[in-house]
Amino acid sequence: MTAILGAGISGLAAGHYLFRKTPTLPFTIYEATDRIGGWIRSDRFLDNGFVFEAGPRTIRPKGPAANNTLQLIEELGLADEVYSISSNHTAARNRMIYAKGKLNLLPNSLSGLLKTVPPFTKPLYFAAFRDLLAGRSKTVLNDESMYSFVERRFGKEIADYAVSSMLCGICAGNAKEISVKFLMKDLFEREQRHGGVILGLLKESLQNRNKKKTENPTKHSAAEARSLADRAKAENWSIYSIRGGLQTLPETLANDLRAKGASIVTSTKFEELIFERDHVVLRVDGKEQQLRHLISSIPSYKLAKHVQKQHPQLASTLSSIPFVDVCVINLQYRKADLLKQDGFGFLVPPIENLPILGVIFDSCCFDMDDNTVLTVMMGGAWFEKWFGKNPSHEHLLEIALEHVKKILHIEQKPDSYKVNLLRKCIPQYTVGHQERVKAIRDYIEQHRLPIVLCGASYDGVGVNDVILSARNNVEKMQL
Ligand SMILES: Cc1cc2nc3c(=O)[nH]c(=O)nc-3n(C[C@H](O)[C@H](O)[C@H](O)COP(=O)(O)OP(=O)(O)OC[C@H]3O[C@@H](n4cnc5c(N)ncnc54)[C@H](O)[C@@H]3O)c2cc1C
Ligand SMILES: C=Cc1c2[nH]c(c1C)Cc1[nH]c(c(CCC(=O)O)c1C)Cc1[nH]c(c(C)c1CCC(=O)O)Cc1[nH]c(c(C)c1C=C)C2
Repeated sequence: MTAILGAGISGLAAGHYLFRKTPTLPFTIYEATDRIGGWIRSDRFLDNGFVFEAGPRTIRPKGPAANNTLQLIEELGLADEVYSISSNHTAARNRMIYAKGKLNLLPNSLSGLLKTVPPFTKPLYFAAFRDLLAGRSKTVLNDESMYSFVERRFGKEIADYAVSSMLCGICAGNAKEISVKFLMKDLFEREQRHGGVILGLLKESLQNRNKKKTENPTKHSAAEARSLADRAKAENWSIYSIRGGLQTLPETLANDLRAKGASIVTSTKFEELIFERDHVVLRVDGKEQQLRHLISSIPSYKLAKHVQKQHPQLASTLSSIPFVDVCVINLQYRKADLLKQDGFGFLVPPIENLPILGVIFDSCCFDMDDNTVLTVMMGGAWFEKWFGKNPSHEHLLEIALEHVKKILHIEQKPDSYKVNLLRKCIPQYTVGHQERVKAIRDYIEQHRLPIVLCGASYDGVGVNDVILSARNNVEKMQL
């Protein structure tokens, strides 16, 4: 018997890949709450033409992890439900940062890099020169913070405004703490190898040019596109979602697994996890289950509690991965076009010292009938600094509305809203994260524990990353 802990998207995806690997292997997914999907949660108000997303709302379609998700979507028969936004759509082109008292459009073309665009005080190509002149780092580094790397190579302005806000928009984290390997592993390794990022890029692109000459890439037009990933490429998607909200993905995955015979048990917290010589004992609802294999997709700090008694060293490394709280506030106004500027939304760099992380313009990205729908995100690495330990929903809403008024000049009260206080919702890949994850997996291997780990705590925080994490780790299992 096999069990999967957690019915978020990674636990469900693990079920999908487990079934594909061994269709006859019986397994059960145990979920602590009364719903499936984890942080993916869409509150649907379809009669009024809008959806409130409490967690993720869009998925990135580019890169190998993205192709894997598109393949999964296709396998589930959801291809026709995908709602894509192409790269020339305003929601893809217009990303802003709120700095120095106003909204600033970030450059979205090469020509934009040649001009001085506020809040920057020099054209962005200056940053490339800076990197070329900076030379090799004095010592060989194994890891450092995103902020320190970018400040060293490209200057303080890029670190403060571009990179620090981007990190807020991905993990609600502090660039001064997050590992450079989280988003810029390739750039960091290029610097270490070639003595500079741009120098490394130039050298490698010369090497690749010769390689590419001998390759004969197949180009697909929209009409002849084959897979969904091909279609995404041919139609130049920038981001996408699924009709009815992203929750359609875990719901369809769960229905598909049930139809294939898997059992998904909700509202069930397992009470104990005991590792024996060649199996694990899981105690659920007073009953003991002997498992040959266990897949954990639950957050690392939660798993830590269950292994603490038998494996305190493992528990300690698992619980050293920090998580932050994010408050997500959905706002709906029964009036279209309340926004003066179309776009994906804006981020607020931490240097501005404001209590909000950013605002997403949902109704610019997706059709929401005659509504303006916004999502304000607050907190993250600075949650306690701004809101203390236990802020009331009323207080959080008040702060969100105050900033919507100040920055977007929307004075009216929303017709509906939802305050979602998501505790410990995003892991922080702080400096040394890669080594911590390696230490966790090495411990499991050395002690021959029949447990496999996947999910947002380990191999990437985006939806694409956690689905691929599930696939890779299930495929490695010896069943
Ligand atoms: C506000 C926010 C915005 C985001 N935006 C984006 C975005 O735009 N694009 C993107 O790609 N990604 C985004 N993400 C990230 C994405 O949501 C996550 O990567 C993904 O949902 C994580 O899935 P998971 O299955 O690994 O974890 P989870 O969703 O945390 O699932 C784990 C499951 O395990 C259950 N569980 C916990 N403890 C136990 C237990 N003891 N026993 C049984 N079950 C248990 C939980 O209840 C949960 O259902 C966002 C995340 C947040 C929080
Ligand atoms: C302000 C908080 C957050 C916003 N989105 C997220 C948080 C925590 C979560 C999130 N957003 C993205 C990802 C990664 C997806 C992936 O790489 O697979 C996650 C986990 C995507 C994303 N959103 C923004 C950026 C720059 C990115 C990176 C990838 C991309 O370019 O698409 C921008 C952005 N996010 C938020 C806002 C307000 C915003 C504004 C422009 C909210």
